[in-house]
Amino acid sequence: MARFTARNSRCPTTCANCSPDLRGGRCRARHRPIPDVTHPPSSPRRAARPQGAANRRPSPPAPVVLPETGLAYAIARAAALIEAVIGGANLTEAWEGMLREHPHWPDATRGAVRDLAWGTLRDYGRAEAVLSRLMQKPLDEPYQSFLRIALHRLERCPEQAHTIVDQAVEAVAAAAPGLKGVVNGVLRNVVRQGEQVARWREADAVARHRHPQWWIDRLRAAWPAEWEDALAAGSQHPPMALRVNQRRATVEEVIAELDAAGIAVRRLSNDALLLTDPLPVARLPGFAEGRVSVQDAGAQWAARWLEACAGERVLDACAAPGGKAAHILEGADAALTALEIDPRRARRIEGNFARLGLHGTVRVGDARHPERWWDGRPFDRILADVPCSASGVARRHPDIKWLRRREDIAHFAAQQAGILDALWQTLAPGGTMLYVTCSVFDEENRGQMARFRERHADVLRLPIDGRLEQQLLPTPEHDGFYYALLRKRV
Ligand SMILES: C[S@@+](CC[C@H](N)C(=O)[O-])C[C@H]1O[C@@H](n2cnc3c(N)ncnc32)[C@H](O)[C@@H]1O
Repeated sequence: MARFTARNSRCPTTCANCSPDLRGGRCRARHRPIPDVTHPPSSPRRAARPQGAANRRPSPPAPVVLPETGLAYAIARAAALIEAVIGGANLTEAWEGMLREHPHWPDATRGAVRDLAWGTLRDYGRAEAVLSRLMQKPLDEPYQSFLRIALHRLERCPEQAHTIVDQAVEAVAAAAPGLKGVVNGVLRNVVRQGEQVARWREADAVARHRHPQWWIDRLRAAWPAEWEDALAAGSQHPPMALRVNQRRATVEEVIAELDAAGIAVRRLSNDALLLTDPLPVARLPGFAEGRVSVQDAGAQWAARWLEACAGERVLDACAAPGGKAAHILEGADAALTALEIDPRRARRIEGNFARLGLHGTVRVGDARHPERWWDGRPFDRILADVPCSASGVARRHPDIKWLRRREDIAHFAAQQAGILDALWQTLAPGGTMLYVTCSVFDEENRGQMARFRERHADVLRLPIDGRLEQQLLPTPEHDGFYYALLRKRV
């Protein structure tokens, strides 16, 4: 497995592949800028040699430009994203930076680059199990990622093997012609040795389960019966679910509207609507009008289990982008404060409230320091949807599997404990707090709650749907979440 560097480090170079967001820090990846191979469709495939060039020392080969709509181009751009992740960047931020640099990209190019980058990162360990046997030494980045992407694609679409190999070779030829032969050789070997390749993958636990070994070990220890299904579900393309804004429509009305638009959904027990096939938000009837929102079905338990009522003072302490806060307000005329530490993310809460026609107070502040934002009037209910390893949503953010280290979990747990202790002071006696993570690790969940009870004598655990706590592991229907409900003794 490739070694990855510090979390959130930023790439210092100003090469064409780095979004502005990725500049300015220390990149410990072996960085080899690849040229931006964009060109207008009418331009020649190779830049013309300048006049009189024959009399001078030969200059390095001019970069081959690739058509933006081709697979080779998508492979090169996806490899640049993976290189950024390997350097410690957040995939979503790297992607947003890339989109800002390429505002003209057609939907097909966006879709292809995104699918290749996300899919390859979701397939954690699959490429390494094969490449480590076929190559004595990995290529420098991003070229090793050209191979990872090609292997991912070959596994998913074996019938397109010829095109995939051809396009991967074309992509590397455009950026590093000297590597064309090795890329071609490795990929042809993979195609030729299909059955052997499958055996290598099967023999390697990391490749088989598509997660780092420490992650597999933790999950297996905590969930001996469920861990394999959870890892398998957590490696798939994520499901897409809708939440109905009950102030603007009923669930039945929305189902009928979707049906009329040819969009099939299944109604789950908490009224989340699971789409049979995910689709772009812009194609959702009722989205712009605030009748529906996109929210994972597992996240739609939060408002139900918090049970906020009209007139109550409610705090959503870690609120952006505001999905759960909006759900609470859709169901009750509560006096809700949505607190968020990141001002940029706080603006997204405001945008969501505006689209949905909801009224809440959005505040920028640190939940660990109530003295800076709290007016001293206790809250009746608190939603503590704390920052966490996000191990329950890794299929949506597959960079997590590459960037997280086993040691990070203790760091998150300490941060969560600080937030919980601070928030507890702001809860009214008799009030309830719903603790939520999108983690599957005990240290952030069950263990966190056990330690919290040890520190606070006035904590009473309340059952949720008949259980002491609810640990949702990833399934084809929903992401992984943890819920615990606490009451402050009077
Ligand atoms: C899991 S997300 C919340 C998701 C949100 N509840 C929703 O359903 O849309 C956690 C959020 O907490 C914010 N955050 C992290 N540390 C914080 C702190 N100390 N105080 C307040 N917000 C914090 C993060 O910026 C992030 O937006």
